[in-house]
Amino acid sequence: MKILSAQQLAEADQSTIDKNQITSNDLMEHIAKLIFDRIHQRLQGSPVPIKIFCGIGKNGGDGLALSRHMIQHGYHVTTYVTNYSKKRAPEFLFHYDKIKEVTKDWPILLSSEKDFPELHPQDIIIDAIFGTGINRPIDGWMAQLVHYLNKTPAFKLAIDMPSGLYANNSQDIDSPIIQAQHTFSFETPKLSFFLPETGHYAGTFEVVPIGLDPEYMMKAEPLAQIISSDAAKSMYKPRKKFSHKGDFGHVLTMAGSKGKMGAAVLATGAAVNMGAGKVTAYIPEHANSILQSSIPEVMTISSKSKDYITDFDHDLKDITLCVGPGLSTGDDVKHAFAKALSQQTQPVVIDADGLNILSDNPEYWKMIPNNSILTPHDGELKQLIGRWKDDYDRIEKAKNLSIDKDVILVLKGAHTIIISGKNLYINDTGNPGMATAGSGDVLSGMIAGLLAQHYDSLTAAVFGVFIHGRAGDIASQTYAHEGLKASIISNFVGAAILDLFRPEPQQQPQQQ
Ligand SMILES: NC(=O)C1=CN([C@@H]2O[C@H](COP(=O)(O)OP(=O)(O)OC[C@H]3O[C@@H](n4cnc5c(N)ncnc54)[C@H](O)[C@@H]3O)[C@@H](O)[C@H]2O)[C@@H](O)CC1
Ligand SMILES: Nc1ncnc2c1ncn2[C@@H]1O[C@H](COP(=O)(O)OP(=O)(O)O)[C@@H](O)[C@H]1O
Ligand SMILES: [K+]
Repeated sequence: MKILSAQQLAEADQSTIDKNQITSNDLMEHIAKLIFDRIHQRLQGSPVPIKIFCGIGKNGGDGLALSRHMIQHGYHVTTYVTNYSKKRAPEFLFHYDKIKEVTKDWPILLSSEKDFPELHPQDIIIDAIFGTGINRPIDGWMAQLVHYLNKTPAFKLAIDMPSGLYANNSQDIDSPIIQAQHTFSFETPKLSFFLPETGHYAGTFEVVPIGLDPEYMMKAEPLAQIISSDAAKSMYKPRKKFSHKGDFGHVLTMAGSKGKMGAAVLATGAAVNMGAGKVTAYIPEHANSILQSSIPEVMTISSKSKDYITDFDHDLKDITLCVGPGLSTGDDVKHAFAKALSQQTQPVVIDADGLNILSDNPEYWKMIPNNSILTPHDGELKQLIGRWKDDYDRIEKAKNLSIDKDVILVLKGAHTIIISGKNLYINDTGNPGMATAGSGDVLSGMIAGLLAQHYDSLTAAVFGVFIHGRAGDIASQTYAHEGLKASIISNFVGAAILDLFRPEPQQQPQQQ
């Protein structure tokens, strides 16, 4: 699914209006009905007090049209208008008048702090103050209103966006922003919903398809793409009946050091679980029995040194290298790392200490084959690209590195972002149970397993990240977030692949 900018969404609105020969008011009416249906399906006519706060732009218009539908269906609605300027949108005015069709009460105008209504924990608050049109921080008494609404424990539902949040631009995150529990986002989610500094404001979010012009949507150059289950499914390569292990490649993991052999076991095991035809672990000499007894499917070769990998003298022809987990960063280790890299011509996966070595030794960049995949968490990323001002700066800097070095970057986090040049792919699988030691090692082994099976680099990164998260999601249904651990995520890779082919659950019919 594409993520478009606020400006593109406004263009898509206009194009929809023009092509369908409808008015902006008609489109708003259509959207309000869609939103109403979703709320009605959940509330089923419950007499809960509903307080709708409307701005004076189009987002406020959405709020007024929604309010009318809710009143018409017997909900206990109070409508407030934040009367902060005289510049009212025509759509706002249209729906403001129309509310009189269903009630004798005009909406209550709020013009200062003294007008703020009393709120109760059991209220449902609907935020239709600002949407994608926000272009500066909320200030004055409106800022107080946002703080006032945020203070109440009442459930807050945002229409299109939590008010105060920018869709896709840098902003001062200390400025007032509604903290919603849930957001109905029109047509596509906004980029800010996926970024660590701002994502929490939207709460859980739900994309409401509003029927924007399909031609515009198809042609639009996205800011980013969310990796959908359908997209992941289309990436999957089914196996041919007469295939043999030689068809599925050979991964060499170069990982581990004294006290950190778990990282090698996890990355190596994940390459096996992801389906590599053969996997060899290149490890310190003393770790042989650890690997062999942990993963019988794996072959090993040992470094000359007991506790670290300090040399490299192997033919890497037709082998996919996954280097870094638990490797450590000593001088000898770093020379072995450079030697392994210098022999590589096909893309490699570099993680953890491999990235730390690379940051400290920028001269090694020239040894990295094009389209290699680097999987930094934020600590490692900071060393690679320097400090960033905010999430947008982080993405820009990472894009520049990806373009400059011709590598694919996997920026790990709650929503991992895969960066290939100027293209962004955002992952929506995974859960906080995956914030556990070693889950990144599993990811790097999985991606190497896919590369070995002839997935191209971008697909290996995108599909690997998606399946890793989905494996964590399925596993967490048995183990809970707390009980999830890296080896379990790895063991659920197969379940995650099967899940791609599970039929979608049937939609519940909507109540009217
Ligand atoms: N045809 C339509 O009418 C449609 C309406 N939609 C709704 O329209 C919204 C966008 O509407 P608008 O562009 O009118 O913008 P908003 O309703 O988000 O904001 C209203 C106006 O407030 C002003 N403003 C911005 N920041 C401010 C601040 N900090 N303090 C005070 N004033 C500020 C701006 O001039 C802005 O145009 C979307 O989020 C969505 O809810 C569309 O999504 C769908 C189609
Ligand atoms: N809150 C979260 N939600 C979803 N996925 C997460 C979350 N926290 C971490 N992850 C995932 O877990 C993995 C952690 O990797 P990393 O930080 O390298 O761990 P380690 O170094 O211990 O292996 C990444 O793939 C990341 O995307
Ligand atoms: K809003």
